[in-house]
Amino acid sequence: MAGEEEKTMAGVKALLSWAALIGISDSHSRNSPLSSCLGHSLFVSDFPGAGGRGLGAARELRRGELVLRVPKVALLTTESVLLDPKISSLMERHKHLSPVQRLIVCLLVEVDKGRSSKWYTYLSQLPQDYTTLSNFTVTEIKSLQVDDAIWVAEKAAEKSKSDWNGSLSLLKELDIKPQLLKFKSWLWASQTVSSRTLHVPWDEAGCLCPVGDLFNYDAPDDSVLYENDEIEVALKSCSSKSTVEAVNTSTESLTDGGYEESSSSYCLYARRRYKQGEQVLLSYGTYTNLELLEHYGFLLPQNPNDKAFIKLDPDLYKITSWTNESLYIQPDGTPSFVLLCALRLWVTPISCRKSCMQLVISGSQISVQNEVQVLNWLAKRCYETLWNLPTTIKEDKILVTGIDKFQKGTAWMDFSDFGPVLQELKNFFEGHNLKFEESKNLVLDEMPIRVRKSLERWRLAVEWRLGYKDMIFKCFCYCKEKIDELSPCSKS
Ligand SMILES: C[S@@+](CC[C@H](N)C(=O)[O-])C[C@H]1O[C@@H](n2cnc3c(N)ncnc32)[C@H](O)[C@@H]1O
Repeated sequence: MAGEEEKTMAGVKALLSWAALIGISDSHSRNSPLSSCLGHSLFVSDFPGAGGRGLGAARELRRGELVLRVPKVALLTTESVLLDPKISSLMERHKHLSPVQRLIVCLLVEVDKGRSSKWYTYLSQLPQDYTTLSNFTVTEIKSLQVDDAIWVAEKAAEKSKSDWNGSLSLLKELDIKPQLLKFKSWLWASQTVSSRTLHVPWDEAGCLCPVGDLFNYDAPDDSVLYENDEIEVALKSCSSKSTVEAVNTSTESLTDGGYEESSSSYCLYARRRYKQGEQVLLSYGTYTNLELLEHYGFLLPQNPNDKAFIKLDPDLYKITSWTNESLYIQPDGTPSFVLLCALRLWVTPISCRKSCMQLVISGSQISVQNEVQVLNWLAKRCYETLWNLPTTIKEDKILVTGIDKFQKGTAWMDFSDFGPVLQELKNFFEGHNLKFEESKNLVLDEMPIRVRKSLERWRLAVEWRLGYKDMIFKCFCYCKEKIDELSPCSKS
């Protein structure tokens, strides 16, 4: 393991030296030492439990401060790979491919070049595998338990397969190594693109941004706008016009950077104040945990943007023009504004709905009776949802703790604790041709690598369903509490 760590560190060092040579810098002054592109504002480190390898603040950083600049020549984009006329002319014949398929093909072309690729050092530092939903096996997908989530995972897997099928003839014409024609290689490249690209204005597939893609994720949070950290100070201290513009833009849209024509580079800014040593995070966008799992292969334990969807009556979808995506339960268990409005209208007799519409849209309660009806219906639906799922919150918690123990290499485990989820655990090991009775003696390092990886994906599936159930249970409690408040006895 120590050898592996040393190898990783050496790889990072090589990446940072290469990055310095190509002009990537975390310093405002252009004459930074060439041995590394970092050190002035950022440093690379491991942040266990918060994304792993990431970037830390090398000094105190102010909100809005430019922390990294990546020149256009360093960006791996479809445009930059197509500077090669041979690849460009072949690609021309496959116009039907989507921008993302084209970028995936370009990435595979660069991998195929090996050391002769301009991005060889960068490509060597990319993760070797991913835990995004497309990588989940049928059994791992089933562990999500919730129909909607299973559907999303199956769709993601199908999409990867069909994108690969659609690109195969171009890949063959490009005459790349047979190994890179395989679906496994496609899946790796597509998940690299899914989890690491940054937005550029000229290509909807985005760009691979060396070093810029080492920032781990934090959910966008409105409160950073009101931090006691005057933007003006940052603005005054930023000399270049582009920096000032970017700070303004980031203030409005809550993005942390972007491609700037004025300096022909990708510029990344601190989205809040950071103390020295703290991990500097980037907001890739607003995602639910299922979306994070689908596109990035991880979950945020406290995700303010998470949503839980429950089955609603088909009539409810018809009575308003609100989209299905707006009808959800929030992380604290409260129904979304739109879900509450829709339910208030839905339980209202059809003949009265029109006259109540204005009241409903303004967010007001129609009547106590209507409100209690809504809350009763919602509580019942939450209860049924939880009841119909194969395992309970308590069982899932036991399972997550058990998987954690396996992952940490705990040699001994008391399986009597597992109760009903013991069967799921058994199925997991037997599905990997490991005798379950032996599993108590299995230490993670000794498990075949494919089992270790599957364990990681399975844990994510169980953790996701646990988060889902937690939101539904909180909603049930919220409804019961509100009903109590509204009932006549509680008022006396
Ligand atoms: C753009 S990369 C960030 C750098 C990455 N950690 C690396 O070592 O290359 C995005 C990936 O980092 C991981 N990641 C980012 N933010 C995370 C977070 N808050 N928690 C867990 N994993 C995270 C996920 O694997 C994600 O797909």
